[in-house]
Amino acid sequence: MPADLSPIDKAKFVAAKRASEFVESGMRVGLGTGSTAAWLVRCLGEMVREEGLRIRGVPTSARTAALARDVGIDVISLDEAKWLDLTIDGADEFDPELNLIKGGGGALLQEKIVATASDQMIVIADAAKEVANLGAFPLPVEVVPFGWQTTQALLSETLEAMDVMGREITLRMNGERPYVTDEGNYIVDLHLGRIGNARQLALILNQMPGVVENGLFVDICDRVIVGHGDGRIELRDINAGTVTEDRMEFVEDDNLFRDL
Ligand SMILES: O=C[C@H](O)[C@H](O)[C@H](O)COP(=O)(O)O
Repeated sequence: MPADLSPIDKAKFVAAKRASEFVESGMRVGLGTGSTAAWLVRCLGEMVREEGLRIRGVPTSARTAALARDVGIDVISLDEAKWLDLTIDGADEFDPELNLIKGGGGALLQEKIVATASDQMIVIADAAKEVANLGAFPLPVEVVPFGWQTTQALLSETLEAMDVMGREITLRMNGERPYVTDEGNYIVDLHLGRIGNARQLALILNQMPGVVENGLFVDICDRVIVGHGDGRIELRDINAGTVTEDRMEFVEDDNLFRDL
């Protein structure tokens, strides 16, 4: 590993590298989106090229699809795969029950569809993503562009009725224009501060006509692999309820970075 990699990237790398050990030949694997998931895709690409790993990957965004193809992974659609053995993805926050906030990178809709269609979901994260309560990270909600301001007003009224503390809602922008997702929708970010009941909020949000999906992943993630900048790794397993710690040594590996 290059010495100039920042601690945060080392943390993301070791989590991704550890997660790649759960991938076996013959698997159909959901490939997440974001800077942490990109490390995973690179690790898997190296295993495909150097170790003969045979997998088919279902990407959760156009940018992950492009990276996966670049590193040599056989990319198929979710409908071709139909069902996945495993999805590995990043997260913006995870709580002690392994519930998540996702969508900081705008890919929450495809990510949730893919993760839900998987036997298992593993989240890879640096330690900063761990929280006691979800909500400090603004909750992304994907909305259809038609009538988005009306949907935003409805969201605002609903949060008020629920007595949610933070109620600021912002439209995600890409420069001067609204950010547009891979599915052609907009994203509004809910600045809530603290989410008391994630399951209830997720259900209420998805009942609104203009809402396509929200970034709360409740009871979807099975395991979180937390990476640290010094190479330590923690495994949080929702079934076993255990925390295992081990350590990954940094090694120089030019092949891994060949495609960056
Ligand atoms: O939409 C993006 C995804 O939910 C990402 O997995 C999430 O935002 C975490 O991204 P990163 O690994 O870059 O922090």
